[in-house]
Amino acid sequence: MDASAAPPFAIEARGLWRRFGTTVAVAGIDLLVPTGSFYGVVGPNGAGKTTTLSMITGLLRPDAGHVSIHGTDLWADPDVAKRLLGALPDGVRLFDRLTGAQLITYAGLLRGLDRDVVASRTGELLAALDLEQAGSTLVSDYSAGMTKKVALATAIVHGPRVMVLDEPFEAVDPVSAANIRDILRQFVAGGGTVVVSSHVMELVERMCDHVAIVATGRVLAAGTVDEVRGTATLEDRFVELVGGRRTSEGLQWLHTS
Ligand SMILES: Nc1ncnc2c1ncn2[C@@H]1O[C@H](COP(=O)(O)OP(=O)(O)OP(=O)(O)O)[C@@H](O)[C@H]1O
Repeated sequence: MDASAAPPFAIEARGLWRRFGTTVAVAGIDLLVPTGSFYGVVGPNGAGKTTTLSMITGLLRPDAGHVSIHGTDLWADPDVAKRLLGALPDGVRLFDRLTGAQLITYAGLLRGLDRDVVASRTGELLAALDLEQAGSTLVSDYSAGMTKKVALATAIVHGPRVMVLDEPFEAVDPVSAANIRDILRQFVAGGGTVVVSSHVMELVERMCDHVAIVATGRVLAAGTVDEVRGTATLEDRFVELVGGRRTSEGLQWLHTS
């Protein structure tokens, strides 16, 4: 494709809606993720982040709306679009009777990689994610953080152009988190695109160049981190937009022991 004709957005999601019974989880979200950006999605519990990320990675079909990945319609042409994507879903269920090394190998083979390519990438990923010692341990015996890291390895073994990672740092120790951040930064420096959801504002502020603040299934603010936070910190801007701070007058029974 002529580079000048390449779509500017790695992910272009418009008018996404999703309801679960009577709960409207996502109420008309647009998410425009520029190619080569490191994009954070933040919002309170239940805001609709996981539902949105599931819809932009083809794991959940929207009730309405449109998603394209580098210009390919995700729902019309899922094979092409999903080849471009590496998705780390929330609470991912893995085949945990496999070892970490087997699981990454299996993911790579399913993605159509050659056996020798899979073997070398598996070794590299285990090393990069501090899982070398655990490579021959069953995933069912992994800690939450180890499980998160091996899930990340399975999501990226095929070399996606866009990573969509739901809470990638949750339960991960600080050294591993720093290693993962380095991997993601290098991926972006090489022209890749990363979307992460997180509750840690300071992390998003430090790591991401773009951010969307989501609450009650809607985008309250989106753009570059500088545009969204203005003269405040991202956390202050988040609290200002989302509200919900409580005074600590209640729970007296907890304070009187
Ligand atoms: N499978 C489901 N069935 C019913 N309701 C659901 C389902 N998944 C999500 N919801 C509801 O949709 C809303 C949005 O949930 P979602 O998991 O997308 O939020 P979130 O922003 O990722 O929250 P958190 O930060 O707590 O992970 C919530 O009200 C939730 O209860």
